[in-house]
Amino acid sequence: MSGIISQLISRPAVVAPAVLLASYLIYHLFLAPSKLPKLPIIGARDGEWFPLLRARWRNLADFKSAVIEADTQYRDTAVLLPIAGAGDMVLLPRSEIQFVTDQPDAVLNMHTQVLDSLQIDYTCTDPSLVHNPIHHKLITTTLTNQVGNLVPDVADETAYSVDRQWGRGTEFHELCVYDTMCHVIGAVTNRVFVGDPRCRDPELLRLGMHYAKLVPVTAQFLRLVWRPVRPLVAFFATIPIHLATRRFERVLAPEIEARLADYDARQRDPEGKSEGVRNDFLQWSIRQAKESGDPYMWRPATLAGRILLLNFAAIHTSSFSITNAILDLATSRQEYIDELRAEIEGVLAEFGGEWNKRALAKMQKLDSVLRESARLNSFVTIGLSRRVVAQEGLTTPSGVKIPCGATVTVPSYSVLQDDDIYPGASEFQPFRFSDERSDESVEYVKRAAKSFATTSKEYLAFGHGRNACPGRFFAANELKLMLAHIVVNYDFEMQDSRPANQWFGLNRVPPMKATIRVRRRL
Ligand code: HEM
Repeated sequence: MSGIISQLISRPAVVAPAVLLASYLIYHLFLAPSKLPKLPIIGARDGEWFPLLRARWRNLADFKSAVIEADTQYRDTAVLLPIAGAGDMVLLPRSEIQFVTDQPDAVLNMHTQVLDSLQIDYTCTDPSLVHNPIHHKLITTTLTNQVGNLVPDVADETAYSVDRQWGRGTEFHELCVYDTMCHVIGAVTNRVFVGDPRCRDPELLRLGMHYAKLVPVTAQFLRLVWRPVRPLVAFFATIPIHLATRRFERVLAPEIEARLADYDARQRDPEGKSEGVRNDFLQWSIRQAKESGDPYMWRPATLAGRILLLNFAAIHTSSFSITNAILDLATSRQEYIDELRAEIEGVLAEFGGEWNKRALAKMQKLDSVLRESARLNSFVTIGLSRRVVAQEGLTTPSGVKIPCGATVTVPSYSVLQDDDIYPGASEFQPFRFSDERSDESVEYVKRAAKSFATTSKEYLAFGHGRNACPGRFFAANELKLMLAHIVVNYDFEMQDSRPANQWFGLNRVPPMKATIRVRRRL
C-alpha cells in the first residue's frame, strides 16, 4: 500500500494538480482579501488564528450566543456576522431597520437572497416557478381580498380537522401539539389552496409537509458544500425533493385536469351556468395562467408546483405560530383562558353564532394572544436579509460601505425581546396588545397598528416593508379561527412551565415533541 502511495506522489501528473487544488483551497479559505468592510466579527475571539473561519462554525453551532453578543456588545454599530453556509453577513444596527426597508429592489434585493439561501436552482424541480413567482401576486391580491369570503371554509375545515386530531373525548388525554397542529394547518391551508375534498387527501398532506421539511434542510446542507462540486452533490442530495415533487404533481393532476377542462368548457360557453366554480387558490391560478396566454403556465406540473411552493411558505410558519400560542396559553394562567373564552363566546353570540370577518376583527384579545406569542417566539432571529445588488454597493447612514454581492440583515430577535420596547419582554403577556388597543387616549391609527398582521420596525415577525410576508393577512385569520375553536371547545390541563424553544441553525423553533393534556368541553 505504502509502495503505491510513494509511486503516486512521485508522479508530477498527480502532484501538480493536488498542489494546485490545495493552494486554491488555502488561498480562498484563509488568505483571500475580504471585500467586506472592517467591522467587529461576532463569534471571533481575541488573538486566535483564522478568526473568520472559526467564527463561522461557532456561530452556526450556537446562533443564540451570536445574536446576544451582537446585541449586548454592539447594539448601535454594524458588525460582521459570519455563519457557515450562509456567508459573512453584515448585521446592521436596529436604528437602520427603516433604512433597509426603504431601499429599492435595485439596491437591496430579497429575491436574490432567497434564491441563494434556499439554493433554488437545485432544490426546486422547476426553478422557473420561483424566478417568475406570479403566484405571489395572487397572494397579495386575490387571497388577501378573499380572506372574508373564505372564513366559512376555514372554520369548517378547522372544526373537522381539530376534532380529528384532538378527539372528542371528555377525559383529559395527552397529545403532541406540534404534530397534531401540523396536520391541522396542512388540511386547513390546503382547503384554501386546492379545496375540498383534496385537502383531506392524506398523501397530498404528507407530501406538502415532507417537501416543506426537505427543502430547508437540503439547502442548508448544499450551502456547506464547496461551490465547484455543488452541482454534482446536489444531483444526488435533491433526489428526495424531486421525487416528492413528482408524487405531489401526480396526486393533484386529476383535479387540475378536470378543472382545466371545466375552465375551457366555460370559456367556450360564456352564457352557461357559472355556479360550481371553485373559489380557491388553484382556481385563481388556472385563471391567471390562462390569462397569461402562455401554455407553460397551465401545465398541470406548473400549477401543482406552485401549490407545493405555497405549502412550503405556509405550513411550517403557521404550524410554529399556532404551536407556540397553544403552549404559551397552556403554561400561563387559567384566568387568561377564561377571559379569552369570554371574549370569543361574547362576540360570536353578537353575530348569531356565525363566524365571519367582522366577528374575527372584533376579537382583539384573540388577536393579541397570537401577536404576543409570535413576538415572544418568532422563528425569525435575524430578519430582512437582503442581497446588495447595486454595482456601486451600499453606504449605510452610519457610513459603512457594503460591496455588491454582500448580504445585510437586521437583529429581529433582539428587537422583539427588548424590554424598552416591550416591558417585561421575556414574559408572555397575552393581552399586551389588546390593552394597548383599548387605550382611548392613544390615536386610532396607532392603536390599530397593534393588530397581529401589522408590521413595523419594532415588530418583525412577518418581516417589514415592501417584502413583508404577503400571506400574513390570510395567516392571521386562519390562526385566529383555529385558536378560537380550540379555546371554546377544549380545556387544557394547565402546566407550570413551558418547554423551551430550540435553536435550529439560524431559526428558533417551538419544542416539537412537547405534549399537553386536553379534553373536549361538554
Ligand atoms: C404565521 C404564519 C407566517 C409567518 C410567521 C410568516 C413569516 C414570513 C416572513 C418572516 C417572511 C420574510 C419576509 C421578509 O424577509 O421581509 C415571509 C415571506 C413569505 N411568506 Fe410568509 N409567513 C407566514 C405565513 C404565510 C402564508 C400562509 C403564506 C402563503 C399563503 C406565506 C407566503 C409567503 C411568501 C410567498 C413569502 C416570500 C415573499 C417574497 O419572496 O417576496 N406566508 N413570511
